[in-house]
Amino acid sequence: MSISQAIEKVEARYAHQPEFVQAVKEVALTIAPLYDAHPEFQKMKIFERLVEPDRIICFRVNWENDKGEVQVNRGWRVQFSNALGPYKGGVRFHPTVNQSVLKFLGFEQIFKNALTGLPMGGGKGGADFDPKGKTDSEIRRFCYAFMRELHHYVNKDIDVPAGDIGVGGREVSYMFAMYKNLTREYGGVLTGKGVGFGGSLMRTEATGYGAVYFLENMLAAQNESIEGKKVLVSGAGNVSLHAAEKACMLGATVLTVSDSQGTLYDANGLNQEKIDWLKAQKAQSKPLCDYVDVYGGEWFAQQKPWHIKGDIAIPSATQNEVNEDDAKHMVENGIRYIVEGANMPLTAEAVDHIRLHRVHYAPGKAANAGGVAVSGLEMSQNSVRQYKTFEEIDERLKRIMKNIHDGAAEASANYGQTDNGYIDYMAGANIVGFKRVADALCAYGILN
Ligand SMILES: NC(=O)C1=CN([C@@H]2O[C@H](COP(=O)(O)OP(=O)(O)OC[C@H]3O[C@@H](n4cnc5c(N)ncnc54)[C@H](OP(=O)(O)O)[C@@H]3O)[C@@H](O)[C@H]2O)C=CC1
Ligand SMILES: O=C(O)CCC(=O)C(=O)O
Repeated sequence: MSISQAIEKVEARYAHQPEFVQAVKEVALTIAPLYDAHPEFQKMKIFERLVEPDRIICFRVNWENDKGEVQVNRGWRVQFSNALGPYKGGVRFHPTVNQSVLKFLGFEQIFKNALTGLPMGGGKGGADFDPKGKTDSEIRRFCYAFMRELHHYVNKDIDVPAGDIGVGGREVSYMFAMYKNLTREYGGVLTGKGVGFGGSLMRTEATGYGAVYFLENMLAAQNESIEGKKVLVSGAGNVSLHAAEKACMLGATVLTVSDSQGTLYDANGLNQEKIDWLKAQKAQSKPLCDYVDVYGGEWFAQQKPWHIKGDIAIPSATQNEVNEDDAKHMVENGIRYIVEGANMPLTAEAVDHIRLHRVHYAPGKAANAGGVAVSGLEMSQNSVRQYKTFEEIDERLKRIMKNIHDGAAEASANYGQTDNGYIDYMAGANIVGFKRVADALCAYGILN
């Protein structure tokens, strides 16, 4: 079956899972030249195999709120592919979580993890639980209940979850405590644990910092530097605030952050004090717009950052947050680099538009791979029970992001996708990630 026939099959079978179909099509359309050059992939039906997860575990989560009322949520773990290592990927708690969203995230994670060069397969999990407005005791009871079910299916050598939207250090600690309690195993079953009980230094910063390291490599490839560039960031969570932090450290002017309520614009740019204030504000679930009373700037209620002029955009909130109109605004406003901190933040139409206008574009599976890469380093530190310094991890992260950049650029050139200095990172990253997984699957025969 050719790639185009395989896409048609996925579209027909999963028409009710639009995010998953979108992610599959993006990979499929860019790996066609690789597939044509490797008839063994077609013979072994590698693509058709990779679009079906190894398994999807779905379970009920019963928990009690502070009033003693029984609550019922749905949880999932999508174990997509363990061709390259234990299933690995985050857990998302958000009311919009469903199978389509988790399948798209798990599918992306296979190739992202392959790009890191570390031994990790791809998976993703989550629940349709809304952490907003919940007390700490409610969050704790939910995390315990979630892991009470999930612990049957995860283990340091089988499947290693971590955080994602709505799941940070606090939630990982509660889940780890329940896992440890039920299994009596103290190991690396989750990453993003607290430093001091198995966590790696720099895991918290890694995704945002890694995205900016990737950006530095993109700029260097065009003989440019980040210093003095105007940067628009969306989101105000783990990825966004650390991307903003690293960009500021390297001399960029970060003009915006945002959340589901609107966009904060500071024409003077953020600095470390302002970022620390934002981190504290978000940690207490307080509104972003309070910033204006403390530091000035403007609050655009219910608006995204993309109407503002800048050089670089780092969308770091959620999937499909940048639609075609937003992409048009970005191009009109002078954005020349887009680095995806979030997973699939651009719609397919937005991607087409910015590529048409030759905006340098780093897809999430390459640009935000720093988080899972440091998770991989956490797994190896847990295995040898020895911990590295912040500087050692930072150095390793920089090297991994450079390798991902250079590998994607090389594949883009080798498969004829580079033209007059414009590097097709989307095609390059998909080709490198897919080939690593496909080679392993061919070697295994028809298992997996
Ligand atoms: N954490 C990690 O290490 C990694 C995360 N990612 C990806 O990065 C993105 C952000 O994750 P992370 O920072 O961890 O999550 P957080 O929960 O820490 O932050 C998410 C941020 O995005 C905003 N947001 C979420 N949904 C929407 C929406 N529908 N519209 C507008 N804003 C929204 C949130 O606003 P509000 O608070 O108002 O909801 C919040 O500011 C996700 O796509 C995730 O998959 C990718 C690689 C690794
Ligand atoms: O660190 C991990 O395992 C999870 C990271 C993640 O969920 C992602 O890369 O999207």
